[in-house]
Amino acid sequence: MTQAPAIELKGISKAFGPVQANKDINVRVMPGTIHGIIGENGAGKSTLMSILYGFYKADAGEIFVAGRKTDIPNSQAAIAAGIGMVFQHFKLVQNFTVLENVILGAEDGPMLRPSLARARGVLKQLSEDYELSVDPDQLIENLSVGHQQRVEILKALYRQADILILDEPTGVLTPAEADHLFRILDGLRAQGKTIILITHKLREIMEITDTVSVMRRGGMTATVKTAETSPEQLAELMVGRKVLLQVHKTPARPGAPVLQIDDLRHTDRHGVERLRGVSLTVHAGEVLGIAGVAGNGQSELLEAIGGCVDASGSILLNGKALPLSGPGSDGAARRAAGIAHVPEDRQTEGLIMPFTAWENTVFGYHRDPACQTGPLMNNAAIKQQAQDKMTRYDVRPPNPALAARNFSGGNQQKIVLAREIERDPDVLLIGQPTRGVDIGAIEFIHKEIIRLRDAGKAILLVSVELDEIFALSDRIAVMFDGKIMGERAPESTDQTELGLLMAGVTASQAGDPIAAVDASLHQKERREARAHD
Ligand SMILES: Nc1ncnc2c1ncn2[C@@H]1O[C@H](COP(=O)(O)OP(=O)(O)OP(=O)(O)O)[C@@H](O)[C@H]1O
Repeated sequence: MTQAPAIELKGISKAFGPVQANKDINVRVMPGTIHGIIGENGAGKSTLMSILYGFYKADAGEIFVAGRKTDIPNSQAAIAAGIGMVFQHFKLVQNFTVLENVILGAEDGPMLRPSLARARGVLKQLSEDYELSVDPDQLIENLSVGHQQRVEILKALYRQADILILDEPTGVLTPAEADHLFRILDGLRAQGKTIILITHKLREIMEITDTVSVMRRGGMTATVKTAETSPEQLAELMVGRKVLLQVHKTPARPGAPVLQIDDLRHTDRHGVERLRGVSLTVHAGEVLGIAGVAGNGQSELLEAIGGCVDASGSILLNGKALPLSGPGSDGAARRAAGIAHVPEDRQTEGLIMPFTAWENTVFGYHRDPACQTGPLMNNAAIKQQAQDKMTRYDVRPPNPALAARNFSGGNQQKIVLAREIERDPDVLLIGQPTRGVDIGAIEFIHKEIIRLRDAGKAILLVSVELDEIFALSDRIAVMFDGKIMGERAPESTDQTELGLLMAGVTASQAGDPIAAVDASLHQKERREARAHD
């Protein structure tokens, strides 16, 4: 007898007002497999998974779990059906321990000692079975992002999930953490668990999945065996046209220095020195890429230049010193001076989520004469410009009246990019430009960045994606622990060398790279711990 699918969705449809987010979706996910789901931004992936997890009610369609028709009106019903979900934004209580988080909501009564002791045993077993080691007594707030994600997986397994849904799980991970996650997923598959993986990264699809389903504009366009497809074919199925997976650009023709930074320092509110004397220069007509593992001062570098935090040292823009604290040092002054900033976190820094898309397209620039008519804002003109920008950036749906929070993640990112790039700035600071963005949009965003470069602008790019750094940068600087570890030309370095620099290892230490990586990381952790004390 053939095995029943772990999950089968039949005819699932869901509309949000005029937006048909899911259209007659049919898909089967076989047990003991890793099933990838890919699709453009706004294609309907998160909506479909939210229906499966009981967050949304489908307008039509049926869900079968292990061959049995199952109603999933809420997440308790999903858990009871053996479905667990690991969200992009974790749902953990920061000042609770790992153990408390794992049993929270799953405990039979109050969190009493016997139930804690039993849970501790189960947790230990799960940790051993699946390479999911985390200290059960550690507070969540003290854990790295990768470890917090393991707690989310443990939570689902503790609730006896047989089917695990992961929504873009590697977006927030370092490459080493992502490798570890894949080993965990491999182990879960080997034990017969079923995994549904939503991702924009075709490399991950090719590496780990058995089957992949492609969504497009609310519909399911294809389900194929991973071994029988290629990244190019998947890209085409997803976007409906051929996509250039590589950036085509001519060599840069750098001009005069536009942004000159010397000995830039910044200490955060916990007393940790996040920038420890950064010096660099960006010329007109070039992209300087900053590579590094997240959390090594790259965000603070962009924030200090963009006027979001105070700093010391010096920043020259076209030869003129900018104030680094006090009057004239804020973001508005920097924008007026010609520095545009695409912050790393679109939801907290890039957009005001309850505001409409059109309001967000001028956010920060709303006092410009171009946005005013007499003493008032020229709303009609702003709305028209917003409509044009949304069409040009292919924001879906192209509706300027929709609140920012009602766009999918990738489309939110396009709204921020449209606002900043279209200002035609002298300097563009751009952090993680394609996080959560689909490959069609990545192609477009990369082209726009190169277009700005070729128009003579100075671009400072921060990305944790080494592929992106290599694709766009004319020079690459590597940051570790608040300092620039070195600078390389893309054609004379490789991922291995950059990886060592990203871990704080200099050429002179490279004889024993593993020992050197450990030494560097420990030094950094000790320094941060001292500052917190
Ligand atoms: N609560 C909501 N209200 C209104 N529209 C919504 C809501 N949630 C999603 N949508 C719309 O439904 C469509 C599908 O969104 P969904 O988040 O499922 O896409 P996605 O494939 O997960 O995209 P991404 O890759 O960008 O995360 C989008 O057009 C989105 O704007």
